[in-house]
This record gives sequence, C-alpha cells and structure tokens, in this order.
Amino acid sequence: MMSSPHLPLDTVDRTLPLPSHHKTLALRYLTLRLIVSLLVLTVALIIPPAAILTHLRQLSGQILRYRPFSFYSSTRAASEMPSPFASELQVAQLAVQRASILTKRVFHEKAKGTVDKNDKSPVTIGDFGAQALIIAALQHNFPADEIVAEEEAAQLREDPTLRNTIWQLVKDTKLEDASAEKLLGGSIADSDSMLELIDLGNSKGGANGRIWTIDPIDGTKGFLRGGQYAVCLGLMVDGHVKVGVLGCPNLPADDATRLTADIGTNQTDEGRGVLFSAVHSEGATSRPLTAGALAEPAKPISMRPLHDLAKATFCESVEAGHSAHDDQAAISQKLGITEPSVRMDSQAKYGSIARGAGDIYLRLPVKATYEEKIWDHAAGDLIVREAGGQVTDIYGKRLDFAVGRTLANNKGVVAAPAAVHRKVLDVVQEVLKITPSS
Ligand SMILES: Nc1ncnc2c1ncn2[C@@H]1O[C@H](COP(=O)(O)O)[C@@H](OP(=O)(O)O)[C@H]1O
Repeated sequence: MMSSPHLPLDTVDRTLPLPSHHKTLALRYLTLRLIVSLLVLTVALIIPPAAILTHLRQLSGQILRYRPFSFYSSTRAASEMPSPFASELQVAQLAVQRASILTKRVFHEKAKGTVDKNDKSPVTIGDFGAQALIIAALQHNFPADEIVAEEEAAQLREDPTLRNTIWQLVKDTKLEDASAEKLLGGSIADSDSMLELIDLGNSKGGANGRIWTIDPIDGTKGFLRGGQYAVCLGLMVDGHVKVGVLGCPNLPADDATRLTADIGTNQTDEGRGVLFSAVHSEGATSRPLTAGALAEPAKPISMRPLHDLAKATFCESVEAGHSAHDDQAAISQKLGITEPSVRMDSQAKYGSIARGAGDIYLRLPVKATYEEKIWDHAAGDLIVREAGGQVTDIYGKRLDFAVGRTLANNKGVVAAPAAVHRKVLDVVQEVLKITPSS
C-alpha cells in the first residue's frame, strides 16, 4: 500500500521498511534528543527551577530596559520588572540636572557678592531660565502632558533687557553629554519660543491625567545667600505623585553628612550637589549632581531608624514667616529633643531627612489662610515616603495634590520616619490644640 499525504496517520502501514538514509536520519535525531534530554536533566538537577525562572525574568527585563545611552542607569534591581516610569524619570533627572547648571551659573555670575540682598533680579533670572529649560525638555518628550509651574512670562514680555539676559543664559546652558542633551531636545529655537515654553506652565492642576509640577528655584532666599535651594520637578498621574526629582546644588554630596545649620553658605561647589529621585513604589535614590549627566550611579536612600525620639534631628524653614518656629520649638521640647533645630530653605529639607541626614521636618502654619503650593511639596513628599517616611498635614491627612495648584485641603506639613510619625503627630496636635473633631 502506498502512503499518501492525504491519508490519516493511523492508516499508514508502519510495517513497511524505511529506506537506509531515513534510518540514519532517525538515528541521529534520536541521539540528539537523548543528549538534549540529558542536558536538561543535568541543568534541572544543578539549578533549581526558581533560579531558572529568575534568570529568564532578568533577561527579559534587561532587554526591555535597554536604552542606547551610556549614562543610563536604573536603580531597580535587574530581577524586577521594568519601571513604568523609566523614561519619565530619566528625562526628569536630566532636565533638573541641566536647570541646576543654569542656576549655579546665575549664582556665580549674577548673585555672588551681591551687596543689596533686596535685589531679587538673580532669582528672577534663575527662576525663568530654569523653568524654560525644564519645560523645553518635557515638551519635547511628553508633549501631551500638562504643566503646573511657578512662573509666567508676562514680566519678560514687558522687559526686553531682562528677557535678553535670560535668553543668553538659556541658549548657552547644555549638558556635557551630547546624547543626553539630544534626549532633552537640544537648544530652544529663539527667545520667543522661550517665552511660549515658560507660559506652558499654566495648567490649573487637578485630579485627571498627567501633570508635571515645577519649582525652578525653591528657597529663593537660600539661593541668594549661597545656602540651600532646590530645583524641583514632579509628575502626578490622576492626582498622585508618581515621579519626584530634586536637584540640591548646595547640599553635601556625601549622604552620610549629618545636618548642621544651613550647610554650605557661600562655599565653593567642591563636594556639593545632590540629585534626589523617587518613583512611586520603587524607592528613593540619591546621586551626586555632577556636570557629567547621571554619570554617577544612583544609590538607594532611606530614613534613619529612630529608636529614641529625643535623639532626632528636626529641621524647619529659615523664614519665620513660612512656618511657626515657636510652635515647632515647643513640639521639639515635648519630644525630648535637646539639639537645636536645623534651619534650611527649600525642599532640601525633604531630601535631607529622606537620606537620614536629619529625621523630622515640621512646617506648621503661620497664617491660617495660606495655601501651600503643590510645586513646593510634590517631589519632596514622594521622596520621603519612598525612603520609608510618612508625610501628612497637621490633621494627619496625606498631602492632596489633586485639587489644583495649591494644597487647599491641607494645613502644614509633618514629615517623619513612618514608625514614629504617629507619635510626632500626637505631640503636634497637643501643642496646636487640635482635637480629633477639629
Ligand atoms: N506664608 C507662607 N507659609 C508657608 N510657605 C510660604 C509662605 N509664603 C511663601 N511660602 C513658600 O515657601 C517657600 C520656601 O519654603 P522654605 O521656607 O521651606 O524655604 C517659597 O518658595 P520659593 O522660595 O520658591 O518662593 C514659597 O512658595
């Protein structure tokens, strides 16, 4: 009987002898299968199945995370799934890095040695310049996203001299790494485009969609005196902060440096500059804010475990008009803290407690009507929470970034390691005479 390709398999006569070259092929095939089976058995005996799975996950993660940039360095362990915000984090870090370079130039060229501390023009130049550079990077990479930023360009449209001064700085400020600069979209086309970019920061904020929030120079007084200030950028998705980046050019680069009063007043840049970052559910990191964009690897940071509240270092604003120093001193005393508070400007306070250089940050309201701005807190709130801290207002409510440009639903800020936050909050409420119903 002839076998036919159209016949069902079980109708083929298997008793027919095979041609000799078919026999050789069959033999080779069986030998190969035997070798493969032996190999699989050996591998299975030596390496436990879980390890094989982990290896496969690592391999797929590495392939998915591959970026053709030499400076790219993720802080997530290779065994984890790829971050859903990897490119947002990378762009945010580079944008803050580039804007920080501009602010440092402004300080050295326009502010250092300023005799009249009431002359706010260096702040204005730095604020507008840094905002333009950050928005240019966001607009290039995420053109559909909204932006809530502190500044608007109306003042520059009326002042051509100021506008030109800022434009000269903006067009000349670049990252050293050409591929990183390219990722951010390179230079802004002209000064008109710069003004348009600045005005893109006019979103009303809210609970829907992707909204970036920018404070180009937080801590303007600190910036002017060569002390602490921060370049701040956060991404909110549906009202929740997902990515936070803080460039702190005047903080010591070394995470282990304990806080002392406003470290770094008018010193050189040597050994200073930190870039703090956090992604929701992925932890917080720091790396030196060096000129080589993201050249240094990011290190995970965490708050210091506090076994004895009396040994805590607590920090607060330098400005008595921004937080109630007297109430904060009373709370510190009730907690048994003997060391004086560390006063520093800007969200550098959030970064400092997140890396364990300090422990508690209190910002108790001075004016009942003041509403904190979301750009003054978004990045810092996430960085502290991702480093093992808790951040609430004086009523114990999480900061609510979903209600517009201000934290209209909150009053004040209480940030502390999660394990002791409740105890700190109890004392805050005792001193402020807040009852659970108030
Ligand atoms: N009455 C007030 N209470 C709380 N914060 C205030 C305030 N008046 C201004 N601020 C904010 O405090 C920020 C500085 O915070 P800090 O005191 O921690 O350094 C300022 O940001 P800018 O410096 O960007 O203007 C400003 O937005």
